[in-house]
Formats: sequence, structure tokens, C-alpha cells
Amino acid sequence: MSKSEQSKAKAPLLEVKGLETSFSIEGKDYNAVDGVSFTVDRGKVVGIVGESGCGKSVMSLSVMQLLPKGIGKIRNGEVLFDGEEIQSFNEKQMNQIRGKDMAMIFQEPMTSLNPVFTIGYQIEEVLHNHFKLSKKEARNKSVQLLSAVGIPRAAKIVDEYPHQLSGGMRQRVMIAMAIACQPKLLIADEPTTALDVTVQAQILELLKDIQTKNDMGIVLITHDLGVVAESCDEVIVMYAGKIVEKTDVESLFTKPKHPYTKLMMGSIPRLEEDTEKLETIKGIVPSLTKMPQVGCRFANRCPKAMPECTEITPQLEENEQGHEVACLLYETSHPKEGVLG
Ligand SMILES: Nc1ncnc2c1ncn2[C@@H]1O[C@H](COP(=O)(O)OP(=O)(O)OP(=O)(O)O)[C@@H](O)[C@H]1O
Repeated sequence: MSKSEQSKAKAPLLEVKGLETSFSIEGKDYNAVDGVSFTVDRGKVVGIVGESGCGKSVMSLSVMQLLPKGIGKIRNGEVLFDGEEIQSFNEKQMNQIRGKDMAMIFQEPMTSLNPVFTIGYQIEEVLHNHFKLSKKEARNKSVQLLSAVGIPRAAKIVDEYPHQLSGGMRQRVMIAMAIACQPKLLIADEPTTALDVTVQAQILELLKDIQTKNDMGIVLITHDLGVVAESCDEVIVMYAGKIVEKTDVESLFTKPKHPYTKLMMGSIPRLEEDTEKLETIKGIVPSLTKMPQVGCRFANRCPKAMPECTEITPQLEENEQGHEVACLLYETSHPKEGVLG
């Protein structure tokens, strides 16, 4: 193994450092992702969780460099993929990585699948872009991939159009396309949200299975803590563009720290509970133009908020080994005994 290969093998698969992604609104830049850092190792599933508008999708689009041109941009920070800084890659360089080394699946497959081409044509196109396969080889590989993601009668389905399939089957097609080149990293943005619970479980199972076989790293974006519990190794909780808590999945569920995480836990429906009593978090995530620049962004919705929460910006700090939280209640310089519950 050469020296550069050795250092690549040691580097995390994905390393995001101090990422700031902004959108230009009426001539002013606003950060939708504001100083986010995390790593994804090979063979690990990292969940990114938070309510709608917290910056989960913008974060993943930044990594893939698929931000809307002219509106969104990476303002600061670094994205290292396999040890290589990629945020300054040009379109040609990114095209060589996207699809092949890192792939993405989206919530609604109909927006990603082209309705006028057959399923087979679309998978073959991915294969053609990255491998020199003959027409026959690409077709055989497409049928193989469709079977691998549990699509029955794959040899027939390959000639069908997206609208002829159910939502669950379309999502499987998206997964087949995403894994066609055996990517090292898969970013799955709400891959099961539009599906019913049984199909959701099957798709998550399938992803986990592929991930184990290929030692793939997965970033799983979801607002559903149930999905996190089922599938993730590590979890990042985002609120209003920032990470508020980061830990392994067990610690998140056994000892959540941030009041936002705790409230989200309270929002998980449990079978034995009357759903009428389900706690929801009052208020909404601030819009980009209304984002407080000082203090904790969750303060105005937080039942534990103290006067200083709107004046001092909490830093993401390790509170216990491997468990980071950004909340003044836990900052050593602001000990607030008795209020942690
Ligand atoms: N193209 C855009 N132009 C301007 N603002 C945008 C754009 N896309 C996203 N935003 C803003 O960036 C913030 C983060 O959005 P993002 O879609 O990443 O949230 P999310 O956590 O993924 O939510 P969801 O679960 O609904 O996808 C939001 O305030 C959103 O309004």
C-alpha cells in the first residue's frame, strides 16, 4: 500500500469541519448550516435528526455539492472525503465522485427518477457513466441490482416506467441506482418518510444489509427518532442550522441531554400511550432571516431556558466521553445544579 493510500485508509470516510452554508435572500447571505462538524467512518450509520427546517438537507446537499446554483454556497469550512478536501472540486471532479464513490437517495423517488425513461435505462445510465460496460452487461447488472434490492420479476420491471411501480418499489429502484457503483458513502435523505410502516421497515433493513456487505458509510437524515433507534450507530441532533447534541445511539436514548432532544423523545408515539397526550414541541424553527445570532437558538421554545440563554451562545462540548451537547445547562463555566432533569 502506498503512503497516500495508507493515509486515506486511516482518514475517516467523511469529515465535515466547521461547515457554513448560506443562502442569499434579497441580497444578504444567511447561514442555513452554521458551523457543523462531524465524521462518518466506514461501515457506520450516522443519523442526522431534527425538525423540518433545521438544515439537514442543506448539509447533505453541501457535501454532495448539489446546492442550488447562484443561491446557496459553502461559505466556510471543509468537506473531506476519503481524506481528500473536496469542497473546492470543480463540476468535472465532483461528477467523477458522485454516483460512484458517494451517492444520495431522496425522500420522493418520483422527483429523482425520470418519468419518460424505463427503470433499466436509468440504472444503465449510472453504470455507463462510471464503468465501461457493454449494453448487454449493463442490462444484466441492472436486473441483478433490482433483484438485490428485493424487486420481484426484475427482468420484467427493468422495462417498465417509474409510474408503473408502487412508492416502495420506486424507493427500491432509487436504492438500486444509488448502490449501482458500490459507493463508499450513501446519503439517504428521509428515504422512508413517504412509505407505510411495513415498507419502511423493509427498506431500512435492506439499507442496513447493503451497508454491512459493502462496509459502506451511511448518513441517514430523518425527523423520525424511531428510524434512528432502528438503524443508526451515531446520532447528530440539529436545531436551526447547528448541532445541539452528538453521541452514540444508545446514549442518545438512555441519557439524552439537550432539552430539544428530550422534547423530541417525548414526541415519539408509543403504542401503549394515548396519542392525544403526545407531547409536541411548541413553536417553530426560526426562519433563516429571523435566526438569532447570539444565544441559544432554541431558547424561546425551551422549558429550561434561563435569562442568559439568549445572551450567551452555547458551544458544543463533550459532557461525557463521546457525548457532546451545546447547552448552557451543561457548560462547566455555567454550572446549573439541580436544573438538569
Ligand atoms: N433554496 C433555498 N433558498 C433559501 N432558503 C433555503 C433553500 N433551501 C433551504 N432553505 C432554508 O434553509 C433552512 C434549512 O433547510 P433544510 O431543507 O436543510 O431543512 P431540513 O432540516 O432538511 O428540513 P426538511 O426535513 O423539511 O427537509 C430552512 O430555513 C430553509 O427554509
